[in-house]
Amino acid sequence: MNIAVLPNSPDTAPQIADPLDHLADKLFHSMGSDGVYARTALYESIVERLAALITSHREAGTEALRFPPVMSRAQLEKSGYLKSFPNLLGCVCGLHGTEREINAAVSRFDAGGDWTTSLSPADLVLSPAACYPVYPIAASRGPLPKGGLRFDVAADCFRREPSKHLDRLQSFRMREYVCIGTPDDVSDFRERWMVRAQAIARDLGLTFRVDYASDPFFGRVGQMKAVSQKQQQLKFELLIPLRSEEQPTACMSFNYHREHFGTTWGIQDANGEPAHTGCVAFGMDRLAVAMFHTHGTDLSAWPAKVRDILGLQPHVAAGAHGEGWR
Ligand SMILES: Nc1ncnc2c1ncn2[C@@H]1O[C@H](COP(=O)(O)OP(=O)(O)OP(=O)(O)O)[C@@H](O)[C@H]1O
Ligand SMILES: [Zn+2]
Repeated sequence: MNIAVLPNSPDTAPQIADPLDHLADKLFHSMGSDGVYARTALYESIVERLAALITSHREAGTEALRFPPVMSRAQLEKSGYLKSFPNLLGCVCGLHGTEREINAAVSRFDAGGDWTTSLSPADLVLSPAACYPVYPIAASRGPLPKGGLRFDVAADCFRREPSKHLDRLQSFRMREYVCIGTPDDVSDFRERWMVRAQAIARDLGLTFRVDYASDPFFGRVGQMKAVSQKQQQLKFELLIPLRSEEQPTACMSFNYHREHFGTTWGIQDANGEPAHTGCVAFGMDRLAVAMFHTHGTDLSAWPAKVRDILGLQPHVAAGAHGEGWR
């Protein structure tokens, strides 16, 4: 029988190490802020190989676009982001005053004061997800062709959710496949990707389950939105038990936005109806952390099948060629 030992005060409570902490030294360097890390060559090599693996599964007729880490504030506002996740948004701001005003702000800083009170918002936000900029681009092309459009997009994303956990970053990479078309185009797309993504996770030797989920909508109204999102099964996640079975980490998500972006941006499907959209999102940093958590930080000890799928050269035991190589 396990007996829970409850400490009398939080001061005497033993610090329980997070199960991912042991990876930190090998994968990241501190940059002075929780959830924002310099990445080691070892870590980055796996992010790159995972990206190549995802590319190798790209469906024919998919257009690739790569977005910068910032996007138009007006476009994100129009997308309804402030109604759902205002708490997570990072906005670019700058010293937009006259030379005199800017000098005054810098002098305040030099004197030990606060220069940031002179900041004002720019027309840019930090992209909170990779797919937002693709909908206005699709809209600018006029009515959709039969079968809809498919895109492969990626961006460095920002979400203001500082955490010491290595699987919850403020700055992280997101890769997405997006489908814009009729309701059938989008539901077929999502079903195909839910099957394909599980095959990828299996090939990578990851333990996972897929479950329906809800977004972390802000506030009390947000809780109602989350319930309805779950009921309508608009979001599924591929969950990997990195920290615990009970609180697994979402490493991919499969999202159906219904006609939200189609109506917002005036995108019409081939039948003249508001387009439906959906996306499959790969959390590249979470996937990489999951790989190291599962297989360890010595790539030469990773299972041969996993090394093969990722294009790591076969590991030959020392002696066979005079020395080991990889
Ligand atoms: N803070 C983060 N750090 C690292 N990766 C993230 C973070 N937030 C999201 N991701 C990755 O991006 C993918 C797509 O984002 P999505 O909006 O679906 O996540 P989410 O539902 O907000 O995740 P969570 O519920 O864990 O906050 C996620 O499945 C995850 O892999
Ligand atoms: Zn998306």
